[in-house]
Amino acid sequence: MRDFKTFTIKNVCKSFGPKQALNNFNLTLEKGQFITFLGPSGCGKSTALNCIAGLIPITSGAMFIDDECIDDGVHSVPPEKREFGMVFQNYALFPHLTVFNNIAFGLELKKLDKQVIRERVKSVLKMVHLEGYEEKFPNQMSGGEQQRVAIARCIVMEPRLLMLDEPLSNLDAKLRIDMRYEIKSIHNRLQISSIYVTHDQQEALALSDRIVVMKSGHIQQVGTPEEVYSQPANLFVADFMGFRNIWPAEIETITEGGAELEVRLNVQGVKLASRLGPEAAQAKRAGLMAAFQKRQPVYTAIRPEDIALGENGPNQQECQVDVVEYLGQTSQVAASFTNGVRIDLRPEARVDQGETIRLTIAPEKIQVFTKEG
Ligand SMILES: Nc1ncnc2c1ncn2[C@@H]1O[C@H](COP(=O)(O)OP(=O)(O)OP(=O)(O)O)[C@@H](O)[C@H]1O
Repeated sequence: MRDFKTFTIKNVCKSFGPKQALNNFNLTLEKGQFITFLGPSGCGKSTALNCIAGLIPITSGAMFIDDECIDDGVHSVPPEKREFGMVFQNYALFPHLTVFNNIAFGLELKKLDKQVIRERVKSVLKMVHLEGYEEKFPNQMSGGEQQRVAIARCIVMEPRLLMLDEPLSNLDAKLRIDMRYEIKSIHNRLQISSIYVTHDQQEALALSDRIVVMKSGHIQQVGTPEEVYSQPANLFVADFMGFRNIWPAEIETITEGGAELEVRLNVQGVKLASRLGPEAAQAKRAGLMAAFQKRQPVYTAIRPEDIALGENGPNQQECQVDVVEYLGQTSQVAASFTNGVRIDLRPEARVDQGETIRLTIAPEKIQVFTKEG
């Protein structure tokens, strides 16, 4: 296998007629990294993956393996010469071939020695925990087992980049978690580079070294799971990563406190204080100052689990409980402030519909965004 140090995507655009499916896509993947493309349906994840695989031509931009250009929209290295492997959502196994023959297929095309093929198939079957399944046919296996065969068929070719397009979507919730673990451990054991496509934020957080969040063909943020989870770049990413309580607000004051920023907000009469840590303050200072001076609305974003019940603490508020959904350890609660604004919270203590509760929110848990980010 020809190895590489970096795979670089520079300003790649892809249009289908008038539809711009990818817009100035830029990314660098270092060997061994696990990168996830995350976003809602139609945001361009599969298009990005198919462009990387060489399965669809790019409209403009270029892609490089180290210094070698593999695609600039005019000259394109064909898919089979890129030595990338792809695992699809629907497994795409040959139904009339046994597990052994499905996995051996690519090696036979390469005319490898029969004994070598037998050994390599045996070794990948062990890796995906399917020893003894050689003679079964796909229709004699569960969805999870078929997906393991699809992964084995891909990695037996020793691809230098492993690409997985929503590989767990057809599996039930428990199996998805088991297979998620399998995929990450195969990635680690083979020290391979992987690109994974999903619309499931939990999957992205659990698997990735870096997450690329996408919307309408545009990259919204590239960051580690921690960065994307706790410092979303804009409202879209915040919403996608589980922030709720997104309310338009007016800034009443902005105060510098060392490298931090304290922002006092008015949400239709409900007063809240937010504190931005040094990194967020640096990224947002100019935008928030401009919104403050021009009296433009900003937006809050607060995770339901970051709102606590209690009489003591910062940002004390009173609200009335409208709906309670029992979730076991916690409850999903929808409540309203006295001004009618809805708030979602997840208290561990029991609350009842119709009850008036007091809550408190730590200022550093209140994110503030302008429309742009
Ligand atoms: N062959 C095509 N012809 C025309 N439009 C296309 C084609 N393939 C994709 N698109 C459009 O490009 C956009 C991106 O599609 P893509 O399949 O990459 O999204 P996705 O994020 O992978 O979505 P999903 O999660 O639903 O698979 C969509 O608006 C889609 O309708």
